[in-house]
Amino acid sequence: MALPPPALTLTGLTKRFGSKTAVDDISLDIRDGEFFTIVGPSGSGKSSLVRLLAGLDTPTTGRLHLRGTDITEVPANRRPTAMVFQSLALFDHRSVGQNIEFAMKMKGVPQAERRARALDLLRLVRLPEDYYPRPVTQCSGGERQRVALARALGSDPEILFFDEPLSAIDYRLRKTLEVELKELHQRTGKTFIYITHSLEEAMVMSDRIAIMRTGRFEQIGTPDEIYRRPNSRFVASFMGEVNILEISRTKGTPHFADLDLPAPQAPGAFAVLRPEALSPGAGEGPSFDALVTQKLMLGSRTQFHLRAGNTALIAEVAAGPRSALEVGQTARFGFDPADIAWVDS
Ligand SMILES: Nc1ncnc2c1ncn2[C@@H]1O[C@H](COP(=O)(O)OP(=O)(O)OP(=O)(O)O)[C@@H](O)[C@H]1O
Repeated sequence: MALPPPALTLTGLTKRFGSKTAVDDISLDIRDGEFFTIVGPSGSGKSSLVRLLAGLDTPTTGRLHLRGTDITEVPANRRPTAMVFQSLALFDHRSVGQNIEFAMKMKGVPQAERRARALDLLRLVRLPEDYYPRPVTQCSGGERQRVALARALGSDPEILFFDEPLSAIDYRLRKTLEVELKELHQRTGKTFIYITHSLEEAMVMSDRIAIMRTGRFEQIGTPDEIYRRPNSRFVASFMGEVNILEISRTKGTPHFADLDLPAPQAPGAFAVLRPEALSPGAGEGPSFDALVTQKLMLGSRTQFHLRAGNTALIAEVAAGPRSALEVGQTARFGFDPADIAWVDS
């Protein structure tokens, strides 16, 4: 079966500001209908890249194709795309309806049709119809975010770009909106390209994630691939608290740092082990004695900070009998070597 053409094809896309290379020779296909998220630290080039994709800026070199058509030089307002920013950029002196209808009005869509579509969009973003005449100043943060989404969808774009739209929103509302965005993506079938600092946020929503570092993609994969098989310590460091152990090859046998354990055949020099892969009790795999130095309740899970020799480790266990250990106790901990991701750098 022939694959549908990619929504976007990036070929050697590069953006320089003087001697600074913000986007460094990126080539990639983004599939039609994909939720593609770019994660990276501040200054890694995420915004610069999305500005090129959205047509707000032109690349220094490289080309950009939309469904096979070269759009490198096409300005944003002539592309079938829309953008949702962190600063929502709503028109505060206008109503919810006027905000949503903005792009339609610019295109000359007749008033009755605009209104009907705006009401459809309100339903799509789960706002009641009677919000239509309400001034946006009377909307809460979460409602404003939904209005901004409806407004972006108002131009019926093929691709929606999101530049950290949830970063200024408090934790609980952000969690709700993440799920709503994922559902909105599923309902609309449109291509979503999303940038964020947070791998956690990316994991909830994305089909694929690209981890960006100094203008390049360090790793591209499904959330599961990124989480289970990070290809560097840099990628692993986005996973929050994670055990990264240096392998010493003294005495001819690889050891986990100070833990005198036989390591499996290690192509890399560092072993990445997620906290939930380390659990109390000795199974088939390697195990060792560790002192519990800290116990933190995280709700459904309990986190143990451990010390084994000179090595500090973190384990996370589902709340229950296995989390009965207390600070000051020494217990055996084990893991399955298949849960280790080996990285070189
Ligand atoms: N207009 C510009 N002129 C000069 N340098 C720029 C310009 N825009 C971006 N840069 C530089 O390019 C690099 C990438 O910046 P960019 O804003 O794309 O990163 P980012 O990953 O989006 O960061 P943040 O998460 O903080 O928004 C940075 O070193 C930045 O200083």
